Amino acid sequence: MDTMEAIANILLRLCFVGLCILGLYLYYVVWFVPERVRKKLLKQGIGGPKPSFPYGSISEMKRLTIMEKKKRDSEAIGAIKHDYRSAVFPYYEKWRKEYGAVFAYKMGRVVMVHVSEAEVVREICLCVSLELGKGTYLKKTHEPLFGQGILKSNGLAWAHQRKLIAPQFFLDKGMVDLMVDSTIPLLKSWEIKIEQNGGIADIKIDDDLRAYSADVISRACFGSNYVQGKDIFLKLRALQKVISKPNMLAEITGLRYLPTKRNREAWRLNREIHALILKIMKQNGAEEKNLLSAILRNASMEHMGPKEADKFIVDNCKSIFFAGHESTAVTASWCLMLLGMYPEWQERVRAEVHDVCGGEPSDAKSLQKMKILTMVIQEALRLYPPGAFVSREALQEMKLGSIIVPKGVNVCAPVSTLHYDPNIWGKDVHEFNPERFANGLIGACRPPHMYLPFGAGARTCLGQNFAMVELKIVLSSIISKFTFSLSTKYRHSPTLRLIVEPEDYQEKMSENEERTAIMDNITEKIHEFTSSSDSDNEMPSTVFITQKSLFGRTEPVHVVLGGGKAADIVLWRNKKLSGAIFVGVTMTWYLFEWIGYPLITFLCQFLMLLLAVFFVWSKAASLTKMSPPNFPEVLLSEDIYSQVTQYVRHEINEAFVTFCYIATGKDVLVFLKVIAGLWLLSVVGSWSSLLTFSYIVFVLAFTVPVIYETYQDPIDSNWDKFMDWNRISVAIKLLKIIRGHLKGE
Ligand code: HEM
Repeated sequence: MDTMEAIANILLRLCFVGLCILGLYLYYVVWFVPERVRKKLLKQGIGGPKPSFPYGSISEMKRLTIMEKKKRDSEAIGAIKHDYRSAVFPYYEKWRKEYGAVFAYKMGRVVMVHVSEAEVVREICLCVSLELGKGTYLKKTHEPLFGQGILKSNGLAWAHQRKLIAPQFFLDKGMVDLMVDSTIPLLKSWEIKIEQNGGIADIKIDDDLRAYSADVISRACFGSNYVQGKDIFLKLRALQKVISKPNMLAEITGLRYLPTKRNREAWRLNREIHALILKIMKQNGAEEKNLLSAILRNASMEHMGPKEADKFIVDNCKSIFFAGHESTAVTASWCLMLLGMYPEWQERVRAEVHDVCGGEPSDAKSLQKMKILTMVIQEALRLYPPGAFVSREALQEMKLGSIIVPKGVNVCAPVSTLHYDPNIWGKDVHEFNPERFANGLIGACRPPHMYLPFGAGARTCLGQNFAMVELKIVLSSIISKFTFSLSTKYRHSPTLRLIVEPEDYQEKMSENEERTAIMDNITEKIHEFTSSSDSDNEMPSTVFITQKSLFGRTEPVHVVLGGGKAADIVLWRNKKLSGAIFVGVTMTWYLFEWIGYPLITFLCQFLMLLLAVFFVWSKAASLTKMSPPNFPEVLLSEDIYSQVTQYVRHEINEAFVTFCYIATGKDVLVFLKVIAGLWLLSVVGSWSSLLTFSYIVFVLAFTVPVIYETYQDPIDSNWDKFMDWNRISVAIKLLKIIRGHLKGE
């Protein structure tokens, strides 16, 4: 007994030491290392807001955004101001005034350097080193949207993908024709709407423009299967909305694995997008000349395993979809908003389109002659660049201009700040003046690398020519058919949803030639779209079932378990993570159950240790030069609070309804099954404590599904035989018991 106690004591101490080491490690990673990096920057004269533990400046950013929103809400709606920086990024404006053109701040454990100084921006543009890559910050949050595709990958993996994808953006006549074709349903639908409204109509244009650019990129990428490609866009857009809020807690703690409402929605959409892309891929013939086929050919040449090849294809399709779709549609919206506001420019563009095309649809030659329209697009991209930042992460310590950038630091050039700098653009920087681009970029902007709507350097936008042609085609087609102005319902409220886009957008449109308008289809078209995608979700068109599965299951075990990370863990897809969870839970169970260490005692002793450490630290700080502990500002977000309460409320209501249903005996069989189940639980429960019982459930969850998945075929084929045999043996046992009773045994 004494030996047992001694062992228990040693284990207890080991656990304490383990916990302390874990706490110190987290402190080291989350706070100590980034602070050391920040201090390196401080030594170079790069100041910035003082971060708080552990989220850095995030609370301050949230506070300033809320304050700004309240201020704007209380203000009367005035004239439209193009410069949206103080509304969308109030914190950067404040810090830039306080700390200058180059300052550092912390987002969680990521150190960011905000740079609007020409020399450093130039260095970013000129740098071709693979050691300056895309930020790995928020990579985990954005993983479902971009995966490891070209947009977010780094190093050789990125260089390889860029080499493969770039040639696909060569614009030939076929590409221009398909863009012109895609304008037809858009124009038709607006004509219908206008006609139905007696010659003039308020049209909400942003979704229509998204549908147009989805159509274009879908045809370019998927060739003959473009209609199915559109479903993917709708789902990607939904996914973007679900994950556009950065989840810092999830980034640091890995809580993104928790099945929260948001995570479950993101996982579901991601699964559906994955399946749709692979479905199109399988339908596409290898001879098809489109982007998807090129990626497919590459994947097969690389001799990748099937899973790896699938991921390669899906991630790149998603990257191209996102890159090619959103920003072009949003730019078209901003262009139309500006042309609606400035009728004189609308007229100039209309006259030019008329001169160049003479009533015919645009072609490659006529597009080249549209100088005024090009100027308008360039000016719209200056005032409303969809990409708010050009950002890079130093994958190794490196020098940019006069700054030594430590490894892991993210350098961000704020595009809108550069585009609104009066020293570069002149006094009329806040005005819409396409004339400044009359002599090209060199004439408009000095130095020219300060104009960054398509990014810079080695990672500059691959699709910029594609986008410019697409924009010219859609704008020239609209302008030659309609005259338009801003609707009175329009509220100017640029919003950041990964890219800067109009929050709400309406145009008042009428047809050019005083003709009363024709017919509509656009709302119906969108409904068609949604319903077709929904029906696809409910039932895939082809289901192959080779043999009867357990409990009539038709989907893979992974899907049955809810898919996503939770299913990955239970099925040991990531052996290290599942192993760590398994060992962690086993150790916890062993600590509390076997050694009999009471939970309350453990919690109290842990808190005592924590308080003592902070107490000593604070006292030591007041006596020495050491900085005192920086306690986090804990703010429970309203979102999380309302999500949790809604979830709990829903579950309680469901439980009550189920209880009433069973108790009123509406289904006697269910009633009997529940009673039998509860009796079984009560018997099993009496064998062990709640903790051990929960542990047994945990062990079953971590073993049964993975064993079943591994030996699925023999289990499925022999299950029925086993059940039959089992039924017979149970019947024999029952008969024996009855016979025993009858004999009075
Ligand atoms: C007006 C429309 C567009 C804008 C404003 C835009 C803007 C951008 C920006 C700012 C970047 C990041 C550049 C950097 O970090 O330096 C980028 C990258 C990219 N864009 Fe675009 N883009 C547009 C349209 C398109 C289109 C239509 C496609 C393809 C069909 C496309 C494909 C890409 C790709 C593949 C990248 C990643 C390049 C890489 O990392 O190597 N973009 N774009």
